[in-house]
Amino acid sequence: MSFTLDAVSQRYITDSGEIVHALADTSLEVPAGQFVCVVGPSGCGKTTLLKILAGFLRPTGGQASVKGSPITGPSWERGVVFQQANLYPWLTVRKNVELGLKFRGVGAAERRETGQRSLDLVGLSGFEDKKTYELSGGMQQRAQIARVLANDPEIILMDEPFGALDALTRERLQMDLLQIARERQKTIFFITHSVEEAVFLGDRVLVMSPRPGRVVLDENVEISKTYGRLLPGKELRSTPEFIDLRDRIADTIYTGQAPA
Ligand SMILES: Nc1ncnc2c1ncn2[C@@H]1O[C@H](COP(=O)(O)OP(=O)(O)OP(=O)(O)O)[C@@H](O)[C@H]1O
Repeated sequence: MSFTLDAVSQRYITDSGEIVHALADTSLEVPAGQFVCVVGPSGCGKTTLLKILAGFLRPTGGQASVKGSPITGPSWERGVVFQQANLYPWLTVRKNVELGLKFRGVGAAERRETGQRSLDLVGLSGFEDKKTYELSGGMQQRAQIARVLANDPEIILMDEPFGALDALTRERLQMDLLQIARERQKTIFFITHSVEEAVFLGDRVLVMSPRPGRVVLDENVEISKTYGRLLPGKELRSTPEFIDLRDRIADTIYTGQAPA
């Protein structure tokens, strides 16, 4: 499912009455099935953009649309994955994953089947009846992703989902997410502070300027096509194309301007 931003901007008014111009006029078209990564300095409006796409926040200017229809609020077709898993500790992993389906009135048998499919997909088979606090951080993130996938959203919005994980777990989850994105044809909007992660995962990488944020670099990642994205992470990361793009993006974040 495609989405567009048409001159979207955001100003906040703080409790002390100060106006914070978080997001400058931002226009963007993301076709269905694209994996878009967003990087930029802290406070440049990445989460603000995600909240607008999620329907948690109405932009103060412009319009965000999904498949041509304005976003007016949250919807099951747009799933959100946060940095912290936010699972309900009093429920089992399975119950957490089935919760959205329950809210939507899906019957028990179908809930069970759909929930199990999502758990299998993220590699949590065998952990269904555990309480969430019995899981490691990486497994909790997997459970959160399974919970979103169970709702079968067309668009998945992810806010630094692997930011709190150790390097090895992060790499494993990156590989799994790539596979899920490819198999399930999801449109993904993925915020990260890691330039490497953005280049590794994205079909496209957007770099935002410091506040008020706007997109200063919009790069298609061609490396995946050249190498088929099937190279193990380490090998792909050491190709000249990868290093070149990674450095261009890092420079853009540092200077706040696209390279000449
Ligand atoms: N509810 C709010 N009220 C006032 N200011 C806000 C509010 N939410 C965000 N801001 C400000 O808007 C700017 C953008 O915030 P946002 O969280 O979107 O940035 P970010 O790029 O996601 O940052 P980070 O990378 O640190 O998570 C920041 O300066 C932040 O302080």
